[in-house]
Amino acid sequence: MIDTQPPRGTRDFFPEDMRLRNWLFGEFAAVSASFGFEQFDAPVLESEELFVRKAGEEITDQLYNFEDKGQRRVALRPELTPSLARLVLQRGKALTLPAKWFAIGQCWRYERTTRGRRREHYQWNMDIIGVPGVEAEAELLAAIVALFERVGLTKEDVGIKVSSRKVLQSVLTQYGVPPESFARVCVIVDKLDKLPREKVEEELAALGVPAATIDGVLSALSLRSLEALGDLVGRDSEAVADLNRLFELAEGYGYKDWLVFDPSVVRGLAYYTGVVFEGFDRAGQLRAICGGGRYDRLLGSLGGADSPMVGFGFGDAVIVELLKDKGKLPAPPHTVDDVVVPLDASLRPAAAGIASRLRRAGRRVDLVLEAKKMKWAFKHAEKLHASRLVLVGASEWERGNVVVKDLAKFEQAEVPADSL
Ligand SMILES: CC(=O)Nc1cnc2ccccc2c1
Repeated sequence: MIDTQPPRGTRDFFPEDMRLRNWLFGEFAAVSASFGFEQFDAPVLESEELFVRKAGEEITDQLYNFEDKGQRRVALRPELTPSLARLVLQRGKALTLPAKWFAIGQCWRYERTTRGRRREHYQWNMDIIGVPGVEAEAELLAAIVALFERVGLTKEDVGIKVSSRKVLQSVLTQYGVPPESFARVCVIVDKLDKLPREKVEEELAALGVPAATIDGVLSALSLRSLEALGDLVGRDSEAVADLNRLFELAEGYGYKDWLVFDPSVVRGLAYYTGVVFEGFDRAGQLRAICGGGRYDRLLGSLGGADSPMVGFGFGDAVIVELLKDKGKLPAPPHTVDDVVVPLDASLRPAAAGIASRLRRAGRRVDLVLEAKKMKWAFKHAEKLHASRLVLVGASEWERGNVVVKDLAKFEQAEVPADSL
């Protein structure tokens, strides 16, 4: 027999898993719709060049790339943002700005299985193209809060850490670190909460960032208030202005209490240039729930003309773990409206006709396909959480009737078949 397990690091979705996934993706899509976003998608297989970045990111180190039968270098997408950038470049001047696009797509990584981590997950992305001001970030943060509220999480359960890479940029500039090292320094500094400090210092030193600079960077990242940040980088710094404006907008939306200013948030993607943020569980048990930020120079890095862009990715794994921990994970049942049962083989065409009519009327109908006893039909209808059991019996059918059992009200009636 073949191996019935899915490939290493991947998951199967049995019906009960699919019902949960459809519920979660339904919440993602509902929030996107309520914010007026349009859905896009792109192939899970992309040219490798779309993801080749030389900043030492984990996401590109673990690219699921290979050479196809046409000797083309291709990769399974590790994230959706570069594909979005490709579509924006492809549409060019014809793209009406601002554009607000969302996607829900499977993303891949090739990890040495030593860590036994998953190699795929589904990500919900929302991105705003063409808005340079932090009003765009404020709108995306509102969408994340809306999702949390829809799935039953409160600001006591989760929060969103917010900062700006402009903080790091101003510190590094003060210490004379060249701008071209900026992305790589961010990728390394992002590892601070995953690696011991000396490891991070080693990696920074390897980039030629002297120890004194590292102390300066680390002291900036340990600040805990916008005022203190202002004292360090100057009241008129762009980072401070952006973040003050962002918190003012958050007040307007009513979600300010969900936000935490935390300059230690840098995120691990090389292309972020401004505000960055990540959703976290306040109990501190889990990895980031979602993350995102501004990336105004991604199009330029792909050879196109820059346009301001900001977005986030929201994975399908951590949120489910969190809802499980909180006892808030729904278990959507398999439900139909009607179970139709012919009580003998000669009535099967009649039963099929009744099922068709009910289906055309929008009912979800399970038509029993084999000769079954009444007892079985009852149990079957209960398993399917059906509202009605429709029995097609010879004597009633002679009068053009069927027997309908209302399984909620425990009532039964003989009614004309075409009255259902
Ligand atoms: C918790 C989890 O499954 N993370 C995950 C799983 N697969 C990925 C695949 C690509 C990029 C990031 C990924 C992240």
